[in-house]
Amino acid sequence: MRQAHGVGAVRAGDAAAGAGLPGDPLMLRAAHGLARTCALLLDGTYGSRVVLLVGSGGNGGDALHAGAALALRGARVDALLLTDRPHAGGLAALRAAGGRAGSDAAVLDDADLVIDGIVGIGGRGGLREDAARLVAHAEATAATLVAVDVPSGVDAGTGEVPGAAVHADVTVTFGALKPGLLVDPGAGCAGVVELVDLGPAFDAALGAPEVEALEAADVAALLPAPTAESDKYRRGVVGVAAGSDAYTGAAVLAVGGALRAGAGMVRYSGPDLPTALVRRRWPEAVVGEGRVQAHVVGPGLGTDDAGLVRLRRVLGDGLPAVVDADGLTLLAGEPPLGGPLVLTPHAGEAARLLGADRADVEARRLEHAQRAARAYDAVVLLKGSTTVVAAPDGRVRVNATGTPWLATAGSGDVLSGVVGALLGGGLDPFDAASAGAWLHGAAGRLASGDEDGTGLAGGPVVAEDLLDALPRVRRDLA
Ligand SMILES: NC(=O)C1=CN([C@@H]2O[C@H](COP(=O)(O)OP(=O)(O)OC[C@H]3O[C@@H](n4cnc5c(N)ncnc54)[C@H](OP(=O)(O)O)[C@@H]3O)[C@@H](O)[C@H]2O)[C@@H](O)CC1
Ligand SMILES: Nc1ncnc2c1ncn2[C@@H]1O[C@H](COP(=O)(O)OP(=O)(O)O)[C@@H](O)[C@H]1O
Ligand SMILES: [K+]
Repeated sequence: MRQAHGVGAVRAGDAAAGAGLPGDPLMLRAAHGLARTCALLLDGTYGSRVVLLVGSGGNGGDALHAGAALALRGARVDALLLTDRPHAGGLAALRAAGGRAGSDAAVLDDADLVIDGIVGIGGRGGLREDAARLVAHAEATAATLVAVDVPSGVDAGTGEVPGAAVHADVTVTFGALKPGLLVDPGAGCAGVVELVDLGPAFDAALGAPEVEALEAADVAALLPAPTAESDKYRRGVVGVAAGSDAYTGAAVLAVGGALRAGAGMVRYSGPDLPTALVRRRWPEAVVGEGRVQAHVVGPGLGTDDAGLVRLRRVLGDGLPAVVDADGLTLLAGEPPLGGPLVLTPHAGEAARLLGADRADVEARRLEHAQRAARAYDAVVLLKGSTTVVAAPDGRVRVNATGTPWLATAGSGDVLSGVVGALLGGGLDPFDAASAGAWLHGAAGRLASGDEDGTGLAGGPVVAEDLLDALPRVRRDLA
């Protein structure tokens, strides 16, 4: 499990580990880790050209100390100072090592590596204009850009990017991951994230993480596996109420998602036309209502009275349910209903659920997912470039196994089926949602061939491709 800690926890860790002691041992440890990563990226420090962007706080101090270490190994190091009060110890170390400090941005033009030490966890708001100008200049060169602790301009606690920000190739972060490195849009600015250990005293003071991200081993441990005693009922029967005469594909895809994610059985209920198509594509699905362990309701349901009647009927039995798409639109006007719910909105649907603005949801994903979870007393899986899963008790997980190739019609319908299968298999809503997002994202990467999830590699997928990839993802996990 990857874990991220908020700014308050990191400050507590700093304090416990001796921040501010004479000689700044903690900062030296951080700067040493930073310099080591830079040296690896430079592929030979001697004769390389390094530029430091230096703000007024500890973040600039890290950059200056790392610059000193690189200068001692033969790099030509220039610091561009954005402040008349740079970290004194760091500046002295840089000068003693033969580095220079100044304000002529022309040094950026032939830099091999630029270190962003403008601002770290003490930052507020987007980058100021002078900093934003330098960053734009640095990003226009061929230099590798390494952010210190967090890309400057990214809110470390939330991933908000309120204005200009650094887009780093690598971020070297200290002591603990920060939520802003895992949640978009901030995560998208961080590049590859490297963590420098600040020691056991720091770790012990951190407390519970604010945000977690499941890794393959966590998902493998969560997923229900069949045993000698299993039969199709014990493995979980999922009821799917999706699709309408206008939206038939949603039914086929949601049923497929549930089957291919390992449901013991799927019962489909819906109008004649989607029913006929589900029968043809999935002869293993049972048509009609009956006993189930969990429901999926909403994809392609329609938002008319007939849809509302189906939604109420499904949620009326108090079983765990995934509510998606049209189901969410209908739910927005309903009094609290039924049993434990997983809501799977994209940003537009989340905005409707909260009476908020879509752009605000996208800018502050963590906050809005948490708000929706509290307001609906449900686990909320907010879809998008990083998926945020929030529980009403405040726990948050994010998922980054996906790829931008997943932004394709019907992909969300598959996800709702996957999460439904895990709910039906007995996972609690928080685990079902977060493991479901992981599997769906991994299936997207496998199907598209986009191994690093950036969208730069790989190619288009259609929702049906995800269905083919899901069993392979599960097999690989085992
Ligand atoms: N504590 C420790 O022991 C350790 C800390 N460590 C390191 O220190 C970092 C935290 O240091 P910190 O607290 O000094 O804050 P930090 O992020 O450098 O900058 C704050 C200053 O930036 C400015 N500023 C603010 N917003 C801005 C903006 N939008 N655009 C431009 N400038 C802006 C503002 O100054 P102002 O210009 O307003 O006077 C403010 O005072 C941490 O991230 C890690 O890198 C590591 O060495 C490990 C040990
Ligand atoms: N930029 C992106 N990067 C990664 N995943 C994305 C991105 N955009 C969308 N997705 C994922 O693609 C899926 C799209 O779902 P949704 O918006 O409901 O589509 P639809 O309703 O057409 O099925 C979600 O799982 C979402 O998290
Ligand atoms: K920074």
